Amino acid sequence: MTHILAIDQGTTSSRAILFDKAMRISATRQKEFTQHFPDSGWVEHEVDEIWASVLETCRGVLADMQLATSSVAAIGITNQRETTIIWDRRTGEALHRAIVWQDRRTAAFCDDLKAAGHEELVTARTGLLLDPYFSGTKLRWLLDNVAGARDLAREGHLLFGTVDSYLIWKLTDGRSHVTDATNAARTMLYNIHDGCWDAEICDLLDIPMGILPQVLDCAADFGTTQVFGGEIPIRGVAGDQQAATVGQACFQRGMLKSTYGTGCFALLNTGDTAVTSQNRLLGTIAYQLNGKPTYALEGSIFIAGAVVQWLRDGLGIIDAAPDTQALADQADPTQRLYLVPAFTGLGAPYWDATARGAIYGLTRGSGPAEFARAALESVGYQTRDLLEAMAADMGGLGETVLRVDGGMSASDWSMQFLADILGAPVDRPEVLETTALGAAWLAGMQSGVYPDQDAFSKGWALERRFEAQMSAQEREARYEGWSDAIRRTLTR
Ligand SMILES: Nc1ncnc2c1ncn2[C@@H]1O[C@H](COP(=O)(O)OP(=O)(O)O)[C@@H](O)[C@H]1O
Ligand SMILES: O=P(O)(O)OC[C@H](O)CO
Repeated sequence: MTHILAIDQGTTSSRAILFDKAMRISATRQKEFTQHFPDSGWVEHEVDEIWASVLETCRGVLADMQLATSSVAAIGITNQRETTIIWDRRTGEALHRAIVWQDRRTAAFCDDLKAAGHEELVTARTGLLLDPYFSGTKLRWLLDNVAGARDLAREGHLLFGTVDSYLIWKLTDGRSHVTDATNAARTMLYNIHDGCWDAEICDLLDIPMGILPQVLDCAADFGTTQVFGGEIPIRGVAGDQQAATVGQACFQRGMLKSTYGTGCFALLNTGDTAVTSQNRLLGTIAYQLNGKPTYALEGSIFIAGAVVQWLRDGLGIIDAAPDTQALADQADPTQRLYLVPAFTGLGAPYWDATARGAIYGLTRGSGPAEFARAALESVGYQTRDLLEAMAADMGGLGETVLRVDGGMSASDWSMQFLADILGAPVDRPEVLETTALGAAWLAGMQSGVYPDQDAFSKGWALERRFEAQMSAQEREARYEGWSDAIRRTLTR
């Protein structure tokens, strides 16, 4: 038993990562899959394509290392969250494409529910806002719009799951219909205080509770797969942002991580307390071990690294993401451009779906360098918005250190600006694959091949700390300019 296999099923690609006994990466495979946009604001994935990409990447890493299944102690799964699948338990066939977390098709339904005064109940029970982002209203849409779905549910043949749940069903050949508490916490159907599906919310959304999976801890016995030849148990599951929180070893109350991929997701460990945000953050479960949930406050930003992709693909002013650094360095220091990347609306803490991107402060001398700098800075400013909201909810954050990961955390320029605008240290770990590491550790720890929580925390290794260098006066003046840009961009 020398390895742990982590499956990271993300929004645009699936990855399989093999970790060795010392928790080092020994092989990685990645496979992108098709994004379907059948209507404005709709995003879907072909479920078979997700499954095929997972199989292919897992088989690939096992072949790369010439590993027999008997050498793999366990599988850990981490996944894009909220994405919603229904399938027929007799065949394992999905009845519709997966409705992806980004999909806004249920916005009007959510507005109706809010107008009818239901948001308070939803937030009190689930920690979430009444928003199309989460699975609940997507599942309702599927039940109402897929021919025969409700009949199948009545007959006991229909099952619902987030991506983890569907993958486990397929991996175990229909023997396990389960999920973990972190994924359940993103459905808007799960009571995070009582640790159970919420009958009143299911009733409100007309969702038959018989189709919901059993909810387990993040480290548990999720079933055993035989699809790779011999048997491999599945022992760890967590939604990707929660897995990154685990991979960053943010196990103490007050610890904070932020993952910079396409978007940015910041999670603050709030310990035993499920904080109900007064500032439009999300209350959620960071992880659940031994039946005990540890809670988090989460801020979700839709556009982080994606703004760099826009510089490359939309404006064509860079060839590759790392080019932003040299370009931003050439920017005229006397110009103060603010780029609000509300390309698909604004996420936390504004939740303004109709806002669109804007740039302020243009002069005759503004060019690619100033755009690049404003784009990188926008990620820092948005993070500060989240931390301001977290501080307001928690009555201050104390001596905060932000642990960062994700593709964009490779940008020294962005991480330095982040430290400057937060006025707090930013720590980048040696292992940037924190999401997969988190899933692997959960599975490995549960199987007894990886160390316990304390030892794992001690093993967290810093690659570089970015210290704030900007004066407090400049920091606040710049942030005030950003807040003004936001005020002018909001539509409500
Ligand atoms: N050196 C860099 N400077 C700035 N942005 C970067 C850099 N490297 C990667 N990125 C950004 O990071 C994102 C990719 O990160 P990744 O964690 O792979 O995202 P995801 O998992 O959401 O696909 C891209 O949006 C890219 O623009
Ligand atoms: O797949 P990612 O990395 O874009 O993450 C998606 C999040 O889990 C959505 O909530």
